[in-house]
Amino acid sequence: MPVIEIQGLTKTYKSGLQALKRVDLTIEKGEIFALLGPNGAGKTTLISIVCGIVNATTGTVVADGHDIRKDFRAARTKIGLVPQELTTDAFETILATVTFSRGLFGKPGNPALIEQILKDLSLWDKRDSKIMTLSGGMKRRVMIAKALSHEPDILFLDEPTAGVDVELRRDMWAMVRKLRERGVTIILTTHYIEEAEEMADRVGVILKGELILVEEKTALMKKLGKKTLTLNLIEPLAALPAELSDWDLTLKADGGELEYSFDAQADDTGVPSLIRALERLNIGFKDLNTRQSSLEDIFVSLVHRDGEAA
Ligand SMILES: Nc1ncnc2c1ncn2[C@@H]1O[C@H](COP(=O)(O)OP(=O)(O)OP(=O)(O)O)[C@@H](O)[C@H]1O
Repeated sequence: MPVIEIQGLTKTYKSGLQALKRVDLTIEKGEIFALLGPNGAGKTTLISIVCGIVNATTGTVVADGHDIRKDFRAARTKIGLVPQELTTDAFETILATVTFSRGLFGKPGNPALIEQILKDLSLWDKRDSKIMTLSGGMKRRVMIAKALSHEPDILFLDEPTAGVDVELRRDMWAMVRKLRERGVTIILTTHYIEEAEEMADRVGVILKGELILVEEKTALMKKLGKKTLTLNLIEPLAALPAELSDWDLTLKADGGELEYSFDAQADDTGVPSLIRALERLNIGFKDLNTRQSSLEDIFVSLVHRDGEAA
């Protein structure tokens, strides 16, 4: 059952910048959806429209059956938002702030629920601390507690783990899973492929205001499972030897580096045979490393493929 239906959404800011070109997206109830994209792709704009913080230029959004424009309050009550920016009242205590947040949505007080949320986020012991005395990671936990205080059915997390430590990241992922078990739909934005890989059922890739791809995570990871092997050669090569034409190789750094792009998911990655071939050809290397294709690489290849298809 769809819980969010976005149709023909566009956003042009007053500056003339077109942040969203035309977004159509349906989110199913209970799924974890990761929106991937580089800085400035339009992720925050999209989330802000759904949460009623930014007005769309054209298009409609229906959240849990409520049009976010015509029926804003009803729609917004269903939604929890953890924004990127840590904006919250510095002089209040954690407990007061989170309790107040619930009240904002017209929900009756529920101290037991607030206690549980604070405990889940390891904030209970600090409940009487003023927000301004907290570390960045703790403040982020408070933002999450606030977003959960009115028991939303849909939770938006905007870059939840940007700049947080390992412990908070782990807690956050555990919390997301727990919420999902309760039937909460979760939409998170991220730069990190690992995060999408760990959490998401489905992934959308947004690039320059366009949702260029929406896919089941497992299918996407297969496609994106590329790695790059870099070999630092002892002697630079002027050109690639014909004997190495079976591998997808590129010479970099004036012939001093050999790069091999391969499918990390394949049974035969071609790495061992390449090393053997180099040995046969007497091409020595001092060092080597492999890295996962970055999101940037992946976007480039996706856009490239898009261009070819068109
Ligand atoms: N209020 C605004 N007025 C004008 N332009 C804006 C405004 N807010 C965002 N933009 C621009 O819209 C584009 C999309 O921004 P947005 O914040 O949605 O991207 P993002 O994908 O969330 O990136 P990030 O991860 O950096 O937050 C950017 O070019 C940004 O500069």
